[in-house]
Amino acid sequence: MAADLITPPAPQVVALRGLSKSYGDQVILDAIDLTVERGEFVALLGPSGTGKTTLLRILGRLEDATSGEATIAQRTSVVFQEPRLIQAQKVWRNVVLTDGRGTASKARAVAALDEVGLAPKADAWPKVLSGGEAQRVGLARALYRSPDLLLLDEPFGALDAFTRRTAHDLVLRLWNDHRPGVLLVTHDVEESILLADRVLILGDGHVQADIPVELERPRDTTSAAFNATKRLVLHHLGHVSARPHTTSP
Ligand SMILES: Nc1ncnc2c1ncn2[C@@H]1O[C@H](COP(=O)(O)OP(=O)(O)OP(=O)(O)O)[C@@H](O)[C@H]1O
Repeated sequence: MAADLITPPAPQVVALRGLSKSYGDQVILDAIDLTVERGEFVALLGPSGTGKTTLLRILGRLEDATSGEATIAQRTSVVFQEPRLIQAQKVWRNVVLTDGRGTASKARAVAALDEVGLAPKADAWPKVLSGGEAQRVGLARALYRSPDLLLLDEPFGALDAFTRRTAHDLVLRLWNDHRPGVLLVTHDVEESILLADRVLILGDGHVQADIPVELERPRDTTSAAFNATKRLVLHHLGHVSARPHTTSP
């Protein structure tokens, strides 16, 4: 008789319980509970100033929470809106920069660049890269660390529409090949539904909605199901406020 096959639960790469963050008397994040599993792609939407980047910076260990519990995967990479390349270093050197282990390997850097189609630029200087290429170097730098958690802070925001579409395809392919947990901060509702398994809406210090996107990939932005999800997300977004609350009476 065949044994029962039990799929073990995917390990969590983010587990937040009651996580709060204040600046002075301004409460930005107010007792957030959130889990992200390895292999899960989560998008974070919300009005400007609701604390999306603050949350991402806490997950990237670039910022401390004020209170609460946070368990975060050790191997975490962040990609920012601007690739932040060091102009005085060749492209491959920029890829190894975030490796804290002091074991810079050009071969591994070139392999990461190859994954984003930029192996031929390994020995180039950053100034010769287009905006889209520079952003791809940022992705290669993130991949170099083999992250269990990939944090994307509006990485497509500065790209033109065509380059952005290509970058979406690239990120989906990399996610599919490596299966990290992903948290993507974006302002773009369509982008969030195109890419994510779940769309979180942040507002007033809380996760106001957690909307599953149950659409087959590749997703068709013109389909009725896509547009129904888009209406749902917009509906939730229309009900959140960016108003930070204060601890003073
Ligand atoms: N270092 C800081 N000191 C004081 N206040 C800060 C600091 N960093 C962020 N804030 C405040 O925290 C709030 C949330 O900022 P955050 O950048 O996280 O929002 P966001 O949702 O990412 O906004 P946007 O969509 O405009 O990028 C804002 O009111 C901001 O002014």
